[in-house]
Parts: sequence; structure tokens; C-alpha cells
Amino acid sequence: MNTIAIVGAGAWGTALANAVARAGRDVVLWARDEKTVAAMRRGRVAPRLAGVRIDDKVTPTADLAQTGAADAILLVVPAQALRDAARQLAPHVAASRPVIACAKGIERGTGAFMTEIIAQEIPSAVAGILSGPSFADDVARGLPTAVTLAMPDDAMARDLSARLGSTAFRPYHTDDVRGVEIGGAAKNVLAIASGIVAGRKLGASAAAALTTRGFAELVRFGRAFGARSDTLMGLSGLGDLLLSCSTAQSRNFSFGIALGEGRLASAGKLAEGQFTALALAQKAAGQGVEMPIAQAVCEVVEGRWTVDQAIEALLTRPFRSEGA
Ligand SMILES: NC(=O)C1=CN([C@@H]2O[C@H](COP(=O)(O)OP(=O)(O)OC[C@H]3O[C@@H](n4cnc5c(N)ncnc54)[C@H](OP(=O)(O)O)[C@@H]3O)[C@@H](O)[C@H]2O)C=CC1
Ligand SMILES: O=C(CO)COP(=O)(O)O
Repeated sequence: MNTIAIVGAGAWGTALANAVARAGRDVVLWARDEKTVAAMRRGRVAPRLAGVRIDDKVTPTADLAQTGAADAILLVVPAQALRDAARQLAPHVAASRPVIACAKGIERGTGAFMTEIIAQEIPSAVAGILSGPSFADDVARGLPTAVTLAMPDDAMARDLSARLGSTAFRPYHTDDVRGVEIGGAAKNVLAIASGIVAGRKLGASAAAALTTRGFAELVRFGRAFGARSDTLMGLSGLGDLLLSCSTAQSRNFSFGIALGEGRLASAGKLAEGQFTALALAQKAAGQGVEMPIAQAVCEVVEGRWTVDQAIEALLTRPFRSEGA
């Protein structure tokens, strides 16, 4: 496993490319746009990470066939584009090759989790998910963090973790695929709610209360879909929720701040929770899982409630047992 391919050269794709190169692997980095690839080759500049240099062990390419020869493939496009990318990739992937989703979301319309999409589009691959507290900018610059890599076979996840990992980028491994993908998808929606709290200046107490009750929702949803508690309380669940609910470095949190302040979020910044909120709320309702915060975010981003209506709906809910 000496060559790792990365499909998608956005912020997270290029950050992962640098991290994996630092781990000593050769990296093939695919972008769909030939001009972007030419610019990356020429200037070694990451297209969506200002001031980040692309490591010399990374080979940018616009030829998807080149990624198929790699020992493992990381799919690093937005959640709503993952099916399209997986479908394009499918003819190039050898049987039993690990294909790891690095997107955080749930597909709108189908309600599919990221690894379900890979299983549908590339059935011969071994689908996994990489998720956890990891801002692209931090990882690209070599700042330390830890994430979780989940594959159906824990031994495979352990081997791949050793290939991807370094002192600064530390993947823990698990076979709880569903648990890891739920954490990443749900935290983005909840981070929008935290951003709204910050934007409306509701105070640090409200921020802590909302994050905690948001985590209770994440756990309820996760359990309903078969996730393990230790995963939900780990890096990809609680860890990533804490990160994204605490700083404007998170695009989802920033998106929420803009909503809370009554202005438009800056264009061009991907806030995945905006697109996943509806799918998350629908899946929760389908399983009878109560997720009032996620539901409120859904109503706001889908344009059915104002921010004030969402806040009022949450603050006037009946008092209840904390453990229920
Ligand atoms: N940024 C971060 O800190 C982190 C992001 N993630 C997750 O990673 C995923 C990607 O995020 P990020 O890299 O930040 O997003 P960006 O917006 O920075 O980049 C998205 C990339 O995907 C490409 N892309 C979009 N649609 C398609 C498609 N249909 N086929 C092929 N390529 C496509 C874009 O290409 P083009 O430029 O041509 O449009 C672009 O290179 C998200 O799910 C996010 O939640 C996870 C951890 C950290
Ligand atoms: O997933 C991330 C950190 O782990 C990135 O969060 P944002 O997409 O909210 O910036």
C-alpha cells in the first residue's frame, strides 16, 4: 500500500494529500478541471487553501484512470456530489480495493449514507469512511489531530490507518462504519445551530446547552441506525461536534453565525449541514427519532421558519427528563 489516490482537490482533498505524503506515501491527486491540475503542477499551490504548498510526493492529475492503480482511494468531494464522483470512478477500480469516503453528509433524495453510495456505485470495492475533528487548513499545515477510519474489517482499517497516519495525522481505526459516518453528517447540521446561537449573541451558557442537547440528538439518531456508543462519543462524533460548534473556523458554524446575524453567508464556502439537514430530519422522522435542534435547522435552511421562530420553538418545548 504505497500509493494512495485522492479524488477531489478541494480544501480537504489537498490537505489529505499533504498529510498522506508526509506519512511517506506516493499520492495521486485527481481534480476534474485540467486547468486546476496544470496550475497545481506548475505552482504547487493548493487551489482552495490559501498559502498552502502541495507536497512534492503528490502528483496532480486530471486522468481518473490513474487513480485506479492506487492501493486505496479517498473520495473527497462534497457529500451531494459523491455519487457522481463514485460513478465516474467505478470503471477504474479493481475488485476489493478500499474506497474511503471523506465527505460528511447524507444524500438528499435517497437518504443514503456515504458508504452506502460507494457500495451502490462501486459494488466490488471495500467501502470505508474517514472522519473526525480536522480542519483542512490545520491538517494541510501539519498541525496535529486525530481522526477515525472505519471499514467493515477492522484489520483492514488498522492497516490503512498505518499507511495514512503520521505523528501529526493520527487515524484511530474501527469497524463501526455507520457510527463514524453518522457523527460527521449530524455534527455539520448541529454546528449551524451553534453558529446561530453565536450570531444572535445568546451567550456562552446557551452555546454549551445547545451543543450538549445536540449531542444527545446525535446519539439518539446514531443508536437508531446501529452505531456504537463508543464511536458516537469518540473523535468522529463528540470530537468533531465540539470542534465545529466552537469556532468560526468551521464553515457550518460561520454559516449559522450569518443566519443568526440576519445576513447571507459568504458565497463559495461549502457548509455541508445546509444540504444534509433535510435528509437528516427525514431519516430521523422515519425512525421516530426526536431531533428538535436538527429539525429546527432544517426548517430554517429550507426557508420554512425564520431564525426567531426556530429559537422560540426550541425554547418553548415541554420540560422533560434529561435521559429520555
Ligand atoms: N474543509 C475541511 O476542513 C473538511 C472537509 N471535510 C469534508 O470534505 C468534503 C469536501 O469538502 P471540501 O474539500 O472542504 O470542499 P471544497 O468545496 O473545498 O472542494 C470540493 C471539491 O470537490 C470537487 N467536486 C465537486 N463536485 C464534484 C463532482 N461532481 N465530481 C468531481 N469533483 C467534484 C470540486 O471541484 P471544482 O473545484 O472543480 O468545483 C472541489 O475540488 C465535505 O463533505 C466536507 O464536509 C471533512 C473534513 C474537513
Ligand atoms: O469537518 C470539519 C472539521 O472536522 C470541517 O468543518 P466545516 O465543514 O464546518 O468547516
